Amino acid sequence: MRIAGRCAAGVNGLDRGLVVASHGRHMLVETPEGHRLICHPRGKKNDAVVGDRVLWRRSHDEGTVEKVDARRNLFFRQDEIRTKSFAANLDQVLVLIAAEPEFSEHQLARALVAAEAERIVPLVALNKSDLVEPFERAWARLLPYQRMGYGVLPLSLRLSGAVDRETLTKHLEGKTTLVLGPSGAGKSTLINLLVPGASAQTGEISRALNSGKHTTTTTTWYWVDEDRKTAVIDSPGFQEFGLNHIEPTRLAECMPDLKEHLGHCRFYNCTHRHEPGCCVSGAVEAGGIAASRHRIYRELFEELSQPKY
Ligand SMILES: Nc1nc2c(ncn2[C@@H]2O[C@H](COP(=O)(O)OP(=O)(O)OP(=O)(O)O)[C@@H](O)[C@H]2O)c(=O)[nH]1
Ligand SMILES: [Zn+2]
Repeated sequence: MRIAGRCAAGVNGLDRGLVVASHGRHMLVETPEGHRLICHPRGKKNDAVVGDRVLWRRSHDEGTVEKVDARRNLFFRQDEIRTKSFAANLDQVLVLIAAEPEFSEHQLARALVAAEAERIVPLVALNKSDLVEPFERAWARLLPYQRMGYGVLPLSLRLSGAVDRETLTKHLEGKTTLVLGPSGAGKSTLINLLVPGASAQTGEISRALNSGKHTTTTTTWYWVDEDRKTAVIDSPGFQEFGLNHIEPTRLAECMPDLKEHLGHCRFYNCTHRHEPGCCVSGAVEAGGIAASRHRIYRELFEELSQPKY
């Protein structure tokens, strides 16, 4: 990786760039030629996130971001107080879970809802297929997700890395994919498999952005191929997935298995929780929607209906 270094100046002293990491008020911007330099935002607020296309101006060895291009999408989570952006301009979100530790379906559902709300294609991967029995159980819990049309990939990253790399490459090729997952599922293993030397790169980036103080985990963009067409973004923060930015009445539309049954309930403003003549509840009883999914929907609906401060 090349941090800083000279590159051709653009029109009016402004150059194009891609935000590849950010930490506090510092960000790392990559030029079209592949040089990387530390940039600061122009104003007080730092609005740029990883994946943003920006216009920046050189000042000494560093740069100032003057403008952030309009975004295709912005993947973020929001709790009562804070909005935390993961990344912008994504093609896909890959949620990596594993046979062990047992994954939380609630957490998985939250990440998928957040992706749907921004119209980003979700993909699920279940790692550790070598742990046969827990894997079978976990796989069975994912059947409703397969049925609703999500890609679910079985992986064994530690034992069959070469095969998994091929499978993953097919799904990631030419795209920008944000990788999310609970701790211990194998996210570092996956990133290092796709991007040899990723850990070393992360350390270098953290030190550069953090003025060498200490290393922290930040959202980081990696190129998978030399042509810089396929990218994966490694991001922490799967555990606390606030969805406060989503209106409860929009929730069912962000859950494909529920969405399929919308539009025919007896009441036009049906909340699909307990009303008579509800087609969603009807589908749950008939086995078309998994009971676990309806439970998650009701819990999320209650949560999102709480008064906002
Ligand atoms: N049995 C088995 N273990 C695996 C597999 N892939 C990864 N692991 C192990 O799972 C553990 C967690 O893997 P990591 O890649 O560190 O997981 P992570 O998601 O980055 O976890 P954090 O660093 O806590 O965020 C490690 O001990 C890996 O060796 C697999 O296919 N099978
Ligand atoms: Zn209904």
